Amino acid sequence: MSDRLPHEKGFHVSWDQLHRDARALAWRLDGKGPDEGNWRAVVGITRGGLVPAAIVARELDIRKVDTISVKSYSHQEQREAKVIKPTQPDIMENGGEGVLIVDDLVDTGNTLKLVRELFPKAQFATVYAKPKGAPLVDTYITEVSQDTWIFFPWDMALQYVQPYRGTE
Ligand SMILES: O=P(O)(O)OC[C@H]1O[C@H](OP(=O)(O)OP(=O)(O)O)[C@H](O)[C@@H]1O
Ligand SMILES: O=c1[nH]c(=O)c2nc[nH]c2[nH]1
Ligand SMILES: [Mg+2]
Repeated sequence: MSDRLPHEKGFHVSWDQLHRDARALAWRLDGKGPDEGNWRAVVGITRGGLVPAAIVARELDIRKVDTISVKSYSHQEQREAKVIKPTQPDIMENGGEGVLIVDDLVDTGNTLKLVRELFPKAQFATVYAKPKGAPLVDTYITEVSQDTWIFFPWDMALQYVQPYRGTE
């Protein structure tokens, strides 16, 4: 990893905020599936999509939940996106028609580009989006600028911060 972080800003998301935003995503998707408003399955893109996928599946009462494992970043360094583990074969039937694919965010769009090739007819949803990748998502909740790094609750810990006016 380089010692200079490539992102100017940080957007720090708490568990509570993520829960609210993932619920807002579910609310936006509610009733929009092709089978009387329903989807036949939810697929979370691991690892970041696991928590939002679980929340969306709970809210929309979707019991069939699968995963596809894609790795494209090592810390903040981007690598080539690779599928490490595919879904069950039946999820891929009919180009993924009726399947809702969920990730935590889209950044450059490389991950979704790869997954879209495998599931051309699925619906793609992320909680957060950056402008470069946003056109690859059908539904998202919050957009942040391209030079912002999103920090998720599973990557953070509570810690003491100095007051703005220090005591001497
Ligand atoms: O739009 P892109 O530029 O492809 O970036 C977005 C992807 O990068 C992160 O995953 P990562 O590969 O870091 O793996 P992880 O989910 O296991 O943390 C994030 O969870 C998205 O899946
Ligand atoms: O935790 C993360 N935050 C981000 O902003 C990001 N972009 C790609 N991959 C990412 N992972
Ligand atoms: Mg990911």
